[in-house]
Amino acid sequence: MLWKEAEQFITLCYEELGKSEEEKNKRLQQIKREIEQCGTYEHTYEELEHGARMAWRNSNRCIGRLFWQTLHVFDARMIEREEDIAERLFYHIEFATNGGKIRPTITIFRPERVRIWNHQLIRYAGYETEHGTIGDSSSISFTKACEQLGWKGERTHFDILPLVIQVDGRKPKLFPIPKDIVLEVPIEHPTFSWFRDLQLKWYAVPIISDMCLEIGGIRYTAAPFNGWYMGTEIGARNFADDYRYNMLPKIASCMGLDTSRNSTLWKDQALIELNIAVLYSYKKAGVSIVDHHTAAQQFKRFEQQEQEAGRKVTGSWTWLIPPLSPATTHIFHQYYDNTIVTPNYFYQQLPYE
Ligand code: HEM
Ligand SMILES: N/C(=N/c1cccc(CO[C@@H]2CCNC2)c1)c1cccs1
Repeated sequence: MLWKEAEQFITLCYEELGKSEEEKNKRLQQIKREIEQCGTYEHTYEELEHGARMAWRNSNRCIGRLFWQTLHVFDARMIEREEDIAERLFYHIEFATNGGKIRPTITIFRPERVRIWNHQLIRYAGYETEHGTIGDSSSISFTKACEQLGWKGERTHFDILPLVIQVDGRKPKLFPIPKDIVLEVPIEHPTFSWFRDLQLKWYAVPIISDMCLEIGGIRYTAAPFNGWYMGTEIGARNFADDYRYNMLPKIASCMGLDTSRNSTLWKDQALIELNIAVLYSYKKAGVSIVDHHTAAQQFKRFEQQEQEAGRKVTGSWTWLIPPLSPATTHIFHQYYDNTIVTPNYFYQQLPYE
């Protein structure tokens, strides 16, 4: 089984990298021997780099795939200790942040033996209290796991969670993230001066750290990757969902809207101004972000580019359409084949709960 997946990956990867038949066959013989002797095989850096980029290209739910060939790939497979893994993750945060000019980056640790318990390297804690939720409700269960491991949050709405790193199934180790490497953006509105009084902020760089990168049958269970945000993720979901930061009623009342009935569309008006504020604030702070219209246009270019490359595009319509004004994008009006192709990024079993 592993040989079949390796053969399929190497064949496609070497073709895309413009390598000769003999080079490919030589490499396949080498891998065949390695699998016979050790039961597994090791990727070259080039195979790892191109495999991680192919996996982004194959991510059906991702609207940002136009830039798949620009992914920065760091090879951290030689790193063994939790302390050294934490150092690499701090470096990833700094390199990717780049003062706000975000660089799409992935750091790949050794296959199978490392788990990062965080969903994203930088994320806010969530606490359930009898008076309601403090912080990000999506983080409640992971925050509990951190507290069971000895972490204590300050219980503000924006506590940055520690890194939780587990090697070879041992007790995981906690590493608070140095505040000076975490870039955050205060949210204000171009014309509503009261907006800053809501005291909203969000972190600059989304770094997904709980997915498994699968390349040619090898599973990289710790391979955190980042891009930049699309504004709606923050403005139409994180701040807007009534089970997240639930800001729409407050914004609507500050705007003086009639919230007594749905048909005044007060929620929609508040939503638009919140999304305008997010885009305005990231731009003002010099932090990379993309609006959903531009992102959809870039995705259209990706579809054309793949067509020209002779590859079929696969996609998940329900995830690709933005949560705000979806029908204003071409994506809404088109069919997408949701076939799963590898290399790719996959969910994996939660190591806690
Ligand atoms: C460069 C800017 C990027 C933008 C603007 C972008 C945008 C997005 C958005 C909006 C989603 C949906 C997220 C949600 O609804 O919660 C998504 C999903 C996804 N993206 Fe991208 N992305 C970018 C880069 C990347 C990179 C660098 C990778 C990996 C190397 C990646 C892999 C994925 C994957 C695997 C998903 C699906 C996640 C899941 O199933 O939960 N994206 N992307
Ligand atoms: N802009 C982004 N957005 C996301 C990409 C992938 C996943 C997520 C978060 O997904 C959560 C799980 C399902 N919805 C929220 C957000 C990126 C993160 C890392 C690279 S690009």
